[in-house]
Amino acid sequence: MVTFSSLIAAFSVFLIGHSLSTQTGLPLYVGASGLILAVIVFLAMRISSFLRIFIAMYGLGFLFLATLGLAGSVGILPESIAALLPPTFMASAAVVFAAVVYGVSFLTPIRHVTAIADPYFDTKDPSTKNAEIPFTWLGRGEAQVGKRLVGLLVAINFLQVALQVRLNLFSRDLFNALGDKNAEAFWFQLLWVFVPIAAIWISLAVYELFVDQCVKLRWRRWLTERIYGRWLDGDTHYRLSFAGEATDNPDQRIQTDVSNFIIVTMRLTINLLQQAALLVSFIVILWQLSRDFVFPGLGIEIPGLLVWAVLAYAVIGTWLTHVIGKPLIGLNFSRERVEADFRFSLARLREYPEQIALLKGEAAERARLDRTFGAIIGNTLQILSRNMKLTTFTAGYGQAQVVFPYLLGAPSYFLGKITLGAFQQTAGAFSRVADALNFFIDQYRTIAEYKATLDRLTTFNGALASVEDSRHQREIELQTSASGGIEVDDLQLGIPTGRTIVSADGFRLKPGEATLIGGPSGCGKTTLFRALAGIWPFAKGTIKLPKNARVMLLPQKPYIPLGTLTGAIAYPAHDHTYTPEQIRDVLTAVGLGRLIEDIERPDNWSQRLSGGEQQRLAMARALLEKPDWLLLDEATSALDEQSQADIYRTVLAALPNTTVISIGHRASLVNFHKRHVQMQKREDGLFHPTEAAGARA
Ligand SMILES: Nc1ncnc2c1ncn2[C@@H]1O[C@H](COP(=O)(O)OP(=O)(O)OP(=O)(O)O)[C@@H](O)[C@H]1O
Repeated sequence: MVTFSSLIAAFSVFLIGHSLSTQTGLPLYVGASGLILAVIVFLAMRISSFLRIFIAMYGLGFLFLATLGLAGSVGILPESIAALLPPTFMASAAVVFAAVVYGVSFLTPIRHVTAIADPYFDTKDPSTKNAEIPFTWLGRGEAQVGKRLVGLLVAINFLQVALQVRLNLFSRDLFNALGDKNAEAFWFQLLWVFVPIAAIWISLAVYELFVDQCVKLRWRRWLTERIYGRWLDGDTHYRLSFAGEATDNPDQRIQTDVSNFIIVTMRLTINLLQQAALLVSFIVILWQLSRDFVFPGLGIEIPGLLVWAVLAYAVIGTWLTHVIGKPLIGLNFSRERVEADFRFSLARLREYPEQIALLKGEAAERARLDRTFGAIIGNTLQILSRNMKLTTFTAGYGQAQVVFPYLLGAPSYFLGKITLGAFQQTAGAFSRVADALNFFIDQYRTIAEYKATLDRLTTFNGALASVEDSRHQREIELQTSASGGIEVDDLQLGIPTGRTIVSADGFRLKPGEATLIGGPSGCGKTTLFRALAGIWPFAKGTIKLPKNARVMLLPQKPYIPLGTLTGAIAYPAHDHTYTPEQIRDVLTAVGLGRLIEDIERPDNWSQRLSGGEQQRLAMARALLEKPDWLLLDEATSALDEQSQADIYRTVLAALPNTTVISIGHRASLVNFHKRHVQMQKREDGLFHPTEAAGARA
């Protein structure tokens, strides 16, 4: 593949070199650009697939232009076409663009962009996954469709540049016709040159919008699904919650940052591409027009005066913009954080209205909201002040740009060296070149915001990847036990800060032997349960579970999803996994019979049900699920003694094949367990599960 591409590259270099040297008579320039191109095209095969789309499109453009150039050089091309698309300009534009793209692909932020962008353009997924979004017919694979659509956008932009070049020639001819008072030529230019170009321009703009939106939608869907797929894979989302700042507000990253990333990546790359093409096209026009310009005041001729002037103007402008605008990058990063903090404070308020109302915590919450929102205001004011400084500079810079070419060109015009048409054309070309060079100045704010989005996605991606890696190098060995029970050996359990809190060696749980685990608060009972359920990442040692054992853990505060009661009871199984009769039976069994009427009513049940009712609902889940091992972590703590006894009796009777292991502080719980284990602190400062007296009657 690489060899074939290199052959094509070599062939196109030959054609371009030939066409350029015959047209420009500058063999050194042609040879050098040909050499650069050959190296670039060869190396381009190795860079990211997203950037390769742009290079490939330019390769095609090259071939097309080289063919035109060759045809032109042997005289078989009508002059009007050669004037419309001067191959020298386009070829130079392509070389500059490819060099820029290849050069910047080594910069760290660009590597971060391609690391997030590339997987979509490399995916093996079929395009039918996005069947409801237009353009599925473009290819079988989603990556193919994505690449072709981006390629199509590049081609449309390429055509728009060609049209702008043609409009510049039109402006020259129109003003010359005006200067010569040639009405016929004037009307011809207006009706037969401008009108068709305008019609093509409008159609292209509409089609570009359509293609652009479709590719963004396809890409966003793929990337969003992939990220939340990875986030939910196994217990990644749980482990990620220990990763600290790198993963704050994952909801915002998945919803807002992914979308912003795609929108701005497309806008910046396509825009940069178009500006690069415009830059080289109009620089050559400007050079030709100001070949013998006279320096104002001095009367000396400086070849290409306007090109040097515009380059110096833009370099100074870009540098000053960066100096003035640089703090915006940090300020935008902070903005994401303070906005997220404020949103989170509001979400907490929504989650705990009752607790806050009971504690009369409104004033404290208000103070917290004032503080977090105050940070937003402070940050926005800082951004505003910086933006005002930047705008003062860029607006002044833009205004100066309007008169600058007239100042420089006037002496040559008054000396009669250039026509009015050429003078006007020069001013147009100058402003196009300046606009292209002003890319960074114009986009500075967008780039500063984009950097914050990019950093948030990059850190999230990195955290996901490290959790995925660590899953393969767990320090805990989960094995199959031969005895049919749970066997724990050499187990050490820690907490995220690195402290070890529990040690268990030779700890056995036999099937059918209901066991109660007790111990002081904070000694690590819940942590031991998390390890037995296989989700606690800060663990070392061996845990053996019976083959295919189904372990269910009911925590003190159960999770109740939004939706119907039927869905909440069936969770995590599908809403309609169980029949209405089954749901009704278990609700009655756990003492929630009064809710039977409401089982299909969607509600925020976690706020409507009392703590005890929520614990009953979790028990109903266990009755339906019938696990082999049921770990109850203070799962009846919100119930009165009598209700707790009733529930235990119900569960033990309904699930004869389930082994119940409970954590609890109430002495009465001993009655429902055959064995009693106590977490005891030993000399090593760690809590060990230790046999205690106490058995079920
Ligand atoms: N995510 C975490 N980050 C930091 N520390 C944690 C985390 N989870 C638990 N711990 C700490 O680990 C210790 C053991 O917690 P665990 O919940 O296992 O105790 P417990 O014995 O179940 O307590 P209780 O009887 O009060 O429910 C506690 O000191 C707790 O603060």
